Amino acid sequence: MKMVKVCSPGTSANLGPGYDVFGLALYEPYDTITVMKTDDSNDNDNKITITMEGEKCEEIPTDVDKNTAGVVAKKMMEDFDISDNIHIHIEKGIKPGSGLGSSSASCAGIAVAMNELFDLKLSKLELTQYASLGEAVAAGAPHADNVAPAIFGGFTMVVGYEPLEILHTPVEFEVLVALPNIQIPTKEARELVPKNIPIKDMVNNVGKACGMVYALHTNNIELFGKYMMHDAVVEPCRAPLIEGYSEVKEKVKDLVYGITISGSGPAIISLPKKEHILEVKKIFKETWNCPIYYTKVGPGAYVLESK
Ligand SMILES: Nc1ncnc2c1ncn2[C@@H]1O[C@H](COP(=O)(O)OP(=O)(O)OP(=O)(O)O)[C@@H](O)[C@H]1O
Ligand SMILES: N[C@@H](CCO)C(=O)O
Repeated sequence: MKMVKVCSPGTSANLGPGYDVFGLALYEPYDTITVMKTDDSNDNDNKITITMEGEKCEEIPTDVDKNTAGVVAKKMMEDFDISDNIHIHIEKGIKPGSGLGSSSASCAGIAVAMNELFDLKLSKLELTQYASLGEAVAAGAPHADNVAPAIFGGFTMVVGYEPLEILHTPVEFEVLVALPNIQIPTKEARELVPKNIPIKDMVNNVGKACGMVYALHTNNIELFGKYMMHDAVVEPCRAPLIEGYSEVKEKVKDLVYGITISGSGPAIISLPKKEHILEVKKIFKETWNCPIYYTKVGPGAYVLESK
């Protein structure tokens, strides 16, 4: 096999009280990652070369050690003693710094592509481990709550980091995502999160997170959305970064099942009530005049083509 092309989904992490734990794979937006074996060793003798196109790709480094896909590919080649030269082409469909897992879509996509191209037979957990290494480059920490849903699809919970433990639930529901034209690098957003929190806030978040998992397993989207809106720890620190968010959350609280900041923002994810979708879209548009995705929970990264 010489070439593999992979579709890798955008993801929404945290989902309110699930900071660094909960994640959801979205049907769109997505990145497309193509990896091919190249015969000639390039002039700078790099075994890996990267090209990019699409959403703000000019802002993304193509240096192997600075691009999340390059970091993951390099580690996999070292671990499996792969001597081929490869070229990675990334079509960015997910805006970097969006809160929709742009960096992690590249991490997950390359891990799946390398697994296929070199027939490594890695499990989804092993692929998530490799993909999380790329997140360390983008966000300063190997948080796995975006790469886990980008690999597993559906709803995922990172229940342990040492060792990595992922629980996965296939879920199907619609989401309405607004993408305000603000850039919030995850690294900066993570610095706002308090290092110590009152025990009452921990009790609140654990309780609401448990309620969300119970709601998913009893197919109760209303309950899931209700608890999603009660994060006492992270959202209060980050809401001020997204002008208009607190006002919008108040305005739409009875028009959606739930609404919260997606990942480190600025994207906002909501669970729409069909009868109010147009009203909510109008409020998003009037507030942010930005792209809006009316989409649904989707699968993890998958192979589009291999030859
Ligand atoms: N292949 C890549 N795709 C996207 N971003 C990349 C990639 N490689 C490196 N980066 C860097 O990662 C940063 C984007 O990651 P960041 O985590 O800040 O945003 P995000 O992944 O879109 O949002 P979030 O993680 O909050 O969902 C940018 O600084 C970008 O330059
Ligand atoms: N849990 C991470 C997700 C980033 O998308 C954070 O909020 O920093």
